Amino acid sequence: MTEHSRDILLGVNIDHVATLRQARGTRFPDPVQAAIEAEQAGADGITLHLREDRRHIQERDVEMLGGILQTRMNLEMAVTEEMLAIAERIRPRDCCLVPERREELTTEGGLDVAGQQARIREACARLAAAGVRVSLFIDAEPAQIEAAAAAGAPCIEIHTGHYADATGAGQELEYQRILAAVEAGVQAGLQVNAGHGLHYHNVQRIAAIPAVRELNIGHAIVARALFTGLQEAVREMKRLMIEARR
Ligand SMILES: CC(=O)[C@@H](O)[C@H](O)COP(=O)(O)O
Ligand SMILES: NCC(=O)COP(=O)(O)O
Repeated sequence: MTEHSRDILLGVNIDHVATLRQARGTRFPDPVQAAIEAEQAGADGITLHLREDRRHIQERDVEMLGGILQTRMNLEMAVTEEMLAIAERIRPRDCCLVPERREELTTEGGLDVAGQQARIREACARLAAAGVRVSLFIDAEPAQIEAAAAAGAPCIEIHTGHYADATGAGQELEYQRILAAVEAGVQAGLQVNAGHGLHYHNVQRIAAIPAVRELNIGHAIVARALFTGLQEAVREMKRLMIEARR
């Protein structure tokens, strides 16, 4: 039976604070400051994606945040030797393994766990040995959920980008896929999180799914922060999520 919980956690992704900094090669705005403000406004964790091309988050950000976060760091990264070594050194609380393509504007799909089972299983084992909890960022597909459980990951994050991009009947179809995937994840004994492309107008349907434990949201919160300030943007997102759960 599906686990029901009234609690839903918000991981605030601060990548795009760093995107703005990198656009001008300045020292500001600092994602470290953003993380502190997000925590003060009620974020339950801080998510950051150290991309291989370093287009936004830098190693310096990961290192500094490792020493000062009051909540949890969820480090998103590709499954490469370089990234695994960084995670083993910094030891974030959580590590979310994601697919990466240099040419993409943002993450386009989930990790193909089923297609590279041995490699992912080995990465999960290495991170677990370093005391890091692993999450696999996957599409809402039964084969991927089964493969994630078989790889030894305690947690999955369902890619909500297709739901966020779709409209009308297409969005309903994506939503039904997510619902089925959440149920399958729980049946497989996994913690089920979700994220990507969620914003103030589409978050409540996903937040209302009782077994979803955490949502990771970045772009919409950072964009809203330009007009309301980051703390208000975080508070409003969390308010919507909690309201949807009632
Ligand atoms: C894995 C995922 O869904 C994203 O949060 C990822 O961090 C997106 O990358 P960008 O922040 O570079 O768009
Ligand atoms: N894993 C999803 C995430 O961290 C945030 O994605 P987005 O809200 O920036 O699309």
